[in-house]
Amino acid sequence: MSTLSPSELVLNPDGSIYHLHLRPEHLADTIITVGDPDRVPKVSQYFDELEFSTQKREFVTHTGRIGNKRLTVLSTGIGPDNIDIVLNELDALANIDLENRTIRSKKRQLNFIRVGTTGGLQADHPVGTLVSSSHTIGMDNLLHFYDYTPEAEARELLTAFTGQFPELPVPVYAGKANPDLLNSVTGNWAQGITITFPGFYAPQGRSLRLASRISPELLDSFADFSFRGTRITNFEMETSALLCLAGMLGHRAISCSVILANRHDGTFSQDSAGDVDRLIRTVLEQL
Ligand SMILES: O=P(O)(O)O[C@H]1O[C@H](CO)[C@@H](O)[C@H]1O
Ligand SMILES: O=c1cc[nH]c(=O)[nH]1
Repeated sequence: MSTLSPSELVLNPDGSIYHLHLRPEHLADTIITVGDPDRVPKVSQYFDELEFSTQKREFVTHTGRIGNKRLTVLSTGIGPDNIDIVLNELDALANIDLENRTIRSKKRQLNFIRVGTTGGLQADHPVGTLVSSSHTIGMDNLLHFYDYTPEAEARELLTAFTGQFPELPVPVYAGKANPDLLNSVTGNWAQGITITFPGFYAPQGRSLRLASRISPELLDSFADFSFRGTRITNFEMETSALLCLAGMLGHRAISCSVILANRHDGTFSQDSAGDVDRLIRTVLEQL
């Protein structure tokens, strides 16, 4: 059986995984990912018991319980590059024997639930609306570095999207949320296609002093696109990488967001802390 070298599977002197500073026993089967490190205690304040906490760089982790349900909440920081680190390292904790540096034959399946903020695209989703991602279109580059084969429905979405938008500035990919987890956590929410970008400003069509190649007309056309009756609902920076990497690794993942910016009418939430708290409580009630 081949072993993973110290340069590929990087461990700290205490045996924890390199960036996240976690050991396998610190990880629950259900993991809530948040972008902002300060959001981790805003989730774990609702735990009945906090069992473990640690931090390295922007990766803050709290593991505890609500009733009998063991949960880990972990901050990823902003962007798909961090999701690459988080997904690979959490999967290593679950599915690699760190002492022998070998991949376990029996795999452990994790549930990932992103609890994040987002920009809404649709006029009928005002700021404060909770939205979950049924599908995702990746305009970040991450999955192009993997041998990623989308399942049939995501391939069809990609064909429809690239057919309607043949001149995008970057190659795109598509993916899907885990349908069972999506229904159990966000069954009655607004749902739609989330586009993930590798930046907040020009990639999402914002221009302060620098012009974006995503024009206001293109934003309007994104809002008008639909695939089998499902519209593009929101823009953010982690969902595509999370859903697609989790699926490739045999895990289940969904992305839950609260709309803070409405790109149709140019508004931003007057109470982002309250909106995020409502998102957190709504998700936790379903677990
Ligand atoms: O609120 P979080 O979870 O960080 O998510 C969104 O907010 C950040 C940008 O402000 C990006 O990470 C985006 O995906
Ligand atoms: O517009 C927004 C708001 C939050 N997060 C994003 O990535 N975009």
